[in-house]
Amino acid sequence: MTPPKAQRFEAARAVLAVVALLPRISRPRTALLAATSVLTAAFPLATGIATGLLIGAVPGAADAGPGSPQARDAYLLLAAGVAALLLGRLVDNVHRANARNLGRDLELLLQDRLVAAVARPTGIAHLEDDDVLALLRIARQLGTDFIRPERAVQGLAGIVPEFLAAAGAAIVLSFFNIWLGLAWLVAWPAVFLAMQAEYTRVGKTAYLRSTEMRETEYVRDLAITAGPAKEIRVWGLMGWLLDRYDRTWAERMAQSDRFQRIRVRTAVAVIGTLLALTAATTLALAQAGLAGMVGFGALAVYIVALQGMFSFSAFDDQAAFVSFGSLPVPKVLALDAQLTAGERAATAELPAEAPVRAVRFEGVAFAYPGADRPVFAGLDLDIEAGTSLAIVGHNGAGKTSLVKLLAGLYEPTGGKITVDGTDIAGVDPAAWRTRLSALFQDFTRYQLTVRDNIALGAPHLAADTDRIWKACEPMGIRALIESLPDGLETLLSSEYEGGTDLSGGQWQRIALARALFAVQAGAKILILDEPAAALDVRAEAELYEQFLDITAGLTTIVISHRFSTVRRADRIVVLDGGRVVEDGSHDRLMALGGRYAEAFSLQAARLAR
Ligand SMILES: Nc1ncnc2c1ncn2[C@@H]1O[C@H](COP(=O)(O)OP(=O)(O)OP(=O)(O)O)[C@@H](O)[C@H]1O
Repeated sequence: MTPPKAQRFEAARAVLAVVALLPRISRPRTALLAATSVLTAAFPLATGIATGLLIGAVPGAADAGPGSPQARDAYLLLAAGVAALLLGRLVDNVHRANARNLGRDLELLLQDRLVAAVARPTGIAHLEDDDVLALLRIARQLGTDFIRPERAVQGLAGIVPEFLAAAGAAIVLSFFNIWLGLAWLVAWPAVFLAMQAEYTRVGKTAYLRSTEMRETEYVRDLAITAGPAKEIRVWGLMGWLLDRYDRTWAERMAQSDRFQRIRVRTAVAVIGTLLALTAATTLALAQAGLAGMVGFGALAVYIVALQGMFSFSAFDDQAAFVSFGSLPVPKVLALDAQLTAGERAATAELPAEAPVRAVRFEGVAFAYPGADRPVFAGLDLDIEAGTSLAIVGHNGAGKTSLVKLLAGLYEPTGGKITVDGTDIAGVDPAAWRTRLSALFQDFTRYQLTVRDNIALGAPHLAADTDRIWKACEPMGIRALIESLPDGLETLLSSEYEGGTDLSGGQWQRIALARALFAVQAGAKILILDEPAAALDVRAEAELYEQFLDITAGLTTIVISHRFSTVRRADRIVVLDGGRVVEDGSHDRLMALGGRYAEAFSLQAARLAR
């Protein structure tokens, strides 16, 4: 467990991070909050002093009678006390409302920062990073009852004036006894820091142990989402899932509970200190009063000051949320900085028509982050522009990884990928991707309309219905779409009223139409990863006839385990162990009699049977 001192610094850094963000939201509102913090402390103190002095002045005024200077002074004190009381109430309301609004805007700012930070990297490696995912879980809960930086702002807005008021009261008391005043002045910050260290510890165990909770929530979500519902019911997994959810939840909560209590020794030290100081001050005041060493009025002021001391509460919800609500803030800011730092500025440009010569993998090495074995350790591959290339190889050979690298979703750990001689590492990824159209094995079934599902290949052309139909026709889905209740505007999800779902093959055709739509928008390289996996054999054959026409002149890369698809490509490469082991046309590879020929013959014989 982290030592208390480090926790204190962590909490202090977190609170400072919150304070530093406020002027970025609004300088005037932050300045107002600072001003009202002082005034919210000053007015009650002024009310207390005026009340004490009034108590002291009343006997003299009563003796001197109405109209006397003493009576006038007493009325003035009364007016000052009432004015301070009313102004205090007014300022307090403005102060609280301002703090609440600033707090809400802080949560909005943090949400925006997180989403922007996560969206900024052009690759996807960070979305498989445990630390980033743990933070994203916090981000999703920002603003819910659980994670409230807003309440840190409110807590600070409450605590600061209270502390100033208590410090003012301690200064007033120091006129009675300098040591007692000083003791109070030191005691409150000490109590506050001790309690904040406790709240920090509790806060960290409560919501910064995000990874474990992610697993638990994943099991819960399996039980309540539509995707896995079929398997879970068919295999009768519901009981198993719920048991596991209950068990892991209980384990995690028990773990948290152990740390989620304020430690007894802290509670004893805090309460003991405050009781001892209160007893000492009360006794000293009583003795001085009885001995006639302090006047009646002064005694009243000191007693009011002692009472005002307890307007500062270092151990309630408000105090707890100062650190509790601040803790995630530096983490969010650090993620923003961390993910931004990883980004490189573009140093090269590609002509609009690239590639016109070749895409080249030159000694490319790559390992997934955290993986102990590389997928590629020196891959060389030339892909001639304007030709079709098929990539085959056994499961896990690296086919999808190769196209993910080409799409810039991951960066090679060694070597380079060039387009007409330009290293794509230096090219703006967004600009590079406008040249690519890619359909991945696990393509996304967007719960959006048919039109959107196709137009997402080039969203700026979404309104161009003619082009959308043009992308649909080769896929043979025009009739299907026209038969849907709202045609192109039909929502493709049975989770919404009026929506509908499609078969696996129909979805694949929609996704292929999306890839073709991107080609129409100007993509020069078409990547298809298992494009026909969900199609029947005849549909696949028809599709490829169409495809060859449409994609003539494009640089096309197809990954497939179906050799009837593969054989149509201009060139075929066989990947194994992260290297190209066979390379050539279908006829050449068949003549070679190697792995390709063996696998092809096996599949052909099976189909023939
Ligand atoms: N996101 C990932 N994180 C870590 N390792 C991964 C990831 N994706 C793939 N791998 C690993 O990288 C290797 C290559 O995977 P890849 O998906 O490129 O294979 P593939 O040739 O496309 O296989 P398949 O034919 O089964 O689709 C495999 O060993 C796989 O376990």
